[in-house]
Amino acid sequence: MLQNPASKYRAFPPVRLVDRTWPDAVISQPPVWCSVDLRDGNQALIEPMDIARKMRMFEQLVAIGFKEIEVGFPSASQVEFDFMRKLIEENRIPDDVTVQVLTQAREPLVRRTFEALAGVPRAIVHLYNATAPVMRQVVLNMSEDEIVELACSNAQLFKDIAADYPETDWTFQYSPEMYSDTELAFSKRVIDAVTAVWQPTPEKKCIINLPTTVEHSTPNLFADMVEWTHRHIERRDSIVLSVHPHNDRGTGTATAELALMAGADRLEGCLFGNGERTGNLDVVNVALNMYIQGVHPGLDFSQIDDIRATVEYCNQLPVHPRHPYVGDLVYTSFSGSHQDAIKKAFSARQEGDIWDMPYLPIDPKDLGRSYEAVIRVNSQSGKGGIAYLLESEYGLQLPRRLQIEFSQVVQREMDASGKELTALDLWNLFQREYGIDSARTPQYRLSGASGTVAISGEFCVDGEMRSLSGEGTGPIDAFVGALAEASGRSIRVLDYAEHAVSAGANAQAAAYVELRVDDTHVVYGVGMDANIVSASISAIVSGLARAPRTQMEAVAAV
Ligand SMILES: CC(=O)SCCNC(=O)CCNC(=O)[C@H](O)C(C)(C)COP(=O)(O)OP(=O)(O)OC[C@H]1O[C@@H](n2cnc3c(N)ncnc32)[C@H](O)[C@@H]1OP(=O)(O)O
Ligand SMILES: CC(C)C(=O)C(=O)O
Repeated sequence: MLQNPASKYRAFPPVRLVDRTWPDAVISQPPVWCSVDLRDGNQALIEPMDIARKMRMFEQLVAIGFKEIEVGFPSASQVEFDFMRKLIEENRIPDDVTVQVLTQAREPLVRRTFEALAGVPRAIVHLYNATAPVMRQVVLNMSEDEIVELACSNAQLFKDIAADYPETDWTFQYSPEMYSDTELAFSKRVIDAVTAVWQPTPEKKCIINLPTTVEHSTPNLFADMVEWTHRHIERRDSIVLSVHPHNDRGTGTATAELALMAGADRLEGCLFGNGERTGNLDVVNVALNMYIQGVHPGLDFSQIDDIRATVEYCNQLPVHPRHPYVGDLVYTSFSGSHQDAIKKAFSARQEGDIWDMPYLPIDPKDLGRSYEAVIRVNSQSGKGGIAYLLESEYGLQLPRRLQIEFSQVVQREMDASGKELTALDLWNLFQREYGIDSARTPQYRLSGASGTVAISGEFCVDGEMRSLSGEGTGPIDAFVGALAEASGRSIRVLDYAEHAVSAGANAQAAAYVELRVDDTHVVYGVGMDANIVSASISAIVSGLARAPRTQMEAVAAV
């Protein structure tokens, strides 16, 4: 890289629009959406779509709800031409959808384009020519006057050819290609000249489309350009003002949103931002940004993963796991503090509440995604995430101090393996750690009267089944007394919790006891059983088994 990039790159000149209004505008309604997946997206593919893939994409776009779809560049190739013919001849265009096609401002290409459209009920025919200085001087070698003449003569050709097909409802669209790099006054001159030819009316508008063919400036400067154009072009009430952002600086979405605030009525872009170089505007991104502000975009992404699968198939390109709204990982938190906040917010949330979820801007369920992947556990995770997974997948509501204790067990496991742990891995680790997988169902009898309970039966002590009996104020108290005597250890119950198990764990009750053993160890034990007293007894056995004996205690016990 250069020490002084200014020796090679120039700063984008600001627009002196001192009375700009767009910064205070609020997006409160969706724009007219136009998908260009089948044209700008398609022309950027390693292998452009064949007719079958184009048809699949077209049907997907219709299903999403696009009413304007640029289906191709019919003069570019036989596939493009034939696809247009197939749509028309097989009557594949729904009554509420208008197809759009693009052509360069070159007579043979314009004629071939109209030929492809013969018999279409309605269509947008899209004309473009480059207007930026570098294109005028280096590529086309034309003066400003010649560029205006090129645009106008082809605009006139549109009118003339369209007159030969009176049965079609035509809409004309013009793009000054590289508008974002063109002097504003010159763009206005070309646009006004083209609309002077077309003579649109408020009842029969034309579309003027402003592309950031290559994105060079910050989105606020583009917004200034759009607002300037919006306020200065002639026949504005007879024009649908459209923008066509690309994403070279990674700010295509912001460019589109600020352009809408600056006066644009219509957006062109592709699903998940496919398109030339870094892509076209990601229309899904903009639409769902509206949705999470409470504005329905008029497009349906309620099965976003199915849409992604179609797009990946048609484009033969993967969608990145971190792509906004759709990537595999975008609803997943690995880090402890995020997981803790999400778990608490899910618990606090009531049906019908406004969505106010830390770290989740949208409810994944609205897009057909589940909560399953919201929390995943790796070495960056904490107790909140672990507890969330055990609760959501296995119905366990671990008391807070047990969460802390078990998270240290998980952390040790994670440090050893360095791998992510799934909910099933956590459940297996939990069962192993608390002896749930190896617990034997206690066999016992309870009896008693006037505040005293007696228990007797076969219980597991230090891995062996032994006959125990004892008395206490309740079954737990009675069992703790019997167990303390049999094991020779002092046992005090510090905390006790139980609940019915709602999901997954294959037992109806879970009991958690926090024990102080030998006045030296504080440990949790967990028991699960169909019967709550049995679950509690198993929890005490589990806790005692987890409290290590010191060497002195072990010798004394022998
Ligand atoms: C920003 C955008 O995405 S615009 C859309 C771009 N999309 C595409 O290009 C995909 C489809 N394109 C194609 O299939 C082909 O490029 C075609 C059929 C349009 C044209 O093909 P070709 O005639 O072989 O020309 P080529 O692709 O090399 O285009 C460059 C030529 O077009 C000329 N050109 C570009 N625009 C115009 C215009 N409006 N009028 C006259 N000539 C033009 C260039 O000056 C250059 O001419 P040169 O070869 O004499 O120097
Ligand atoms: C033809 C125009 C709209 C285009 O695709 C671009 O400039 O990116």
